[in-house]
Amino acid sequence: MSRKLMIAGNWKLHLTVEEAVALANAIASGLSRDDLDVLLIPGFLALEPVALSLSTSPVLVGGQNLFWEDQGAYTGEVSGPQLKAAGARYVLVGHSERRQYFGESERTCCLRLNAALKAGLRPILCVGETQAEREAGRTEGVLESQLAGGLAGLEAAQMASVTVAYEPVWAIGTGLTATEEQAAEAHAHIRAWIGSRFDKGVANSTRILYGGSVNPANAAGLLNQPEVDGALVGGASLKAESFLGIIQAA
Ligand SMILES: O=C(CO)COP(=O)(O)O
Repeated sequence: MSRKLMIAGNWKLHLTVEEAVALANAIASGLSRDDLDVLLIPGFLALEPVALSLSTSPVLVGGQNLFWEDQGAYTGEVSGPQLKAAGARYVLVGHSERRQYFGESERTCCLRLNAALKAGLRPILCVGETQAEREAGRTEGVLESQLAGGLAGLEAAQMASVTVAYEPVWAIGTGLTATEEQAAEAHAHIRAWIGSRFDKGVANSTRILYGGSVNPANAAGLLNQPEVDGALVGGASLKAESFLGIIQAA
């Protein structure tokens, strides 16, 4: 089954609203392909202005995180329905920076993923091992427990709305990209796990993105791997030229 490529830009904690709208417009106007999905993931404040500025463009918008309750006395949180109403179609869940700095656990990833589905958002579940876990030969075990935790209780039909992103922690923001072989191997393992947890059809139709120091020079090699269905880009998504370069290379 053919899976549509996705190139996503995670802007993390960067850009003012004005800068974010300008970058989104530059990306939308430079985009010359319609055979893949392009997703921009700005900070919360910029999400609605970016979505409004892209309303006549095929470029999609997503959130970086969400809380699992729809509303209530939860100061400082943002909910799925709020993101949906602001124009988001996708939302990241369990990015390694949230696991590392904000105490995200497999249980909270699962709560957030379910909240996203309930709100009609497409969650992108991020998984990936640290350098120490890779060196200890624990990569596959870590991926399996992050997948099992984040997808706990999910039914096969719900997986149609879920994207997985493999982001080795040691490759994020370090300039150290996984080799094409390392990416292919991890993606194949993730797909096989999804096949045994759900079924082969679900595994074959689930989009699995690679993230970690993707740039215009290494994108083609990574995206050429049959198991790699797109890229989740951090640093190189903050400039229209480099993000468009990755899209061109895909
Ligand atoms: O974390 C990432 C995307 O979510 C990857 O970031 P970099 O592309 O800056 O390594």
